[in-house]
Amino acid sequence: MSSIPVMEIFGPTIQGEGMVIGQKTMFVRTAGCDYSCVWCDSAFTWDGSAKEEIVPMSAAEIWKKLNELAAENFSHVTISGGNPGLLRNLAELIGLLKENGVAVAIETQGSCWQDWFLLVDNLTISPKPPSSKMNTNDQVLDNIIARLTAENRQDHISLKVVVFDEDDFQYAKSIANRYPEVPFFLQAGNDDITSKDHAALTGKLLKKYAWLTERAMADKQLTNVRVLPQLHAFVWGNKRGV
Ligand SMILES: C[S@@+](CC[C@H](N)C(=O)[O-])C[C@H]1O[C@@H](n2cnc3c(N)ncnc32)[C@H](O)[C@@H]1O
Ligand SMILES: Nc1nc2[nH]cc(C(=O)O)c2c(=O)[nH]1
Ligand code: SF4
Ligand SMILES: [Mg+2]
Repeated sequence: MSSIPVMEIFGPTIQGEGMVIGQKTMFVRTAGCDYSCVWCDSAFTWDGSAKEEIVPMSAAEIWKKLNELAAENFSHVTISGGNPGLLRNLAELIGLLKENGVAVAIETQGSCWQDWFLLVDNLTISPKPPSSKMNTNDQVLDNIIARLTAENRQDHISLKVVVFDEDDFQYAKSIANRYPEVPFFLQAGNDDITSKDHAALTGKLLKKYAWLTERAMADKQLTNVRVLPQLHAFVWGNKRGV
């Protein structure tokens, strides 16, 4: 039985982002990422600062932990990271959750393909804009979207681009144009990921969200778009495990 590097398991909480925003969900956060986005709000999953908290767990152990935390109080689990898309062995966990009537969401940046993407109820692919300092491999992303659409997964996937500035907005538009068949979300960036001043942070996030909303509304080439903030950041600020 192969193990999964788990950074944290928490919930129930609301899904604060993207295609199922507001959904009551549990989170399983895996450790390790192939990127190092400068503004990553979960850098502890890959920068070594919490490496002693990483626990290798089997699918059965994760299921047990979820039930210890929230027995009979969840029907949706979000697997995020780090990049869970790096893990070849997630099919067993996804199968176990689905056998138990639990829907499964994944958050990944779209830097690598896994066959188990086809089993996921809500697959969010979040390619990274210039402000992250990461480069998207267009061929890899094309291949991921092509395989998912070929298997008729359109209703189970979305693209979500975080935007901090005008360059990011132009990048986001290029993604929307490249994959017009995939539901498309813009997400306002949080540029103060260490602040503990909730009121100040909320003010900043609202301003960013207002800018992004107005920018998107003014753009006639971008009509089929949904613009969202990180809802959990408004409720709980930069707190971990919520
Ligand atoms: C922490 S990542 C983990 C999953 C995967 N590595 C990815 O990036 O999609 C989850 C989501 O948070 C977003 N995110 C990370 N830092 C952010 C920030 N400072 N502001 C807004 N969104 C952020 C990412 O773009 C991604 O959509
Ligand atoms: N509530 C809540 N919603 C989220 N949506 C995506 C998250 C993530 O870190 O992937 C996240 C998170 O960490 N918390
Ligand atoms: S890809 Fe996701 S987890 Fe990895 S560094 Fe970027 S935002 Fe963080
Ligand atoms: Mg998060």
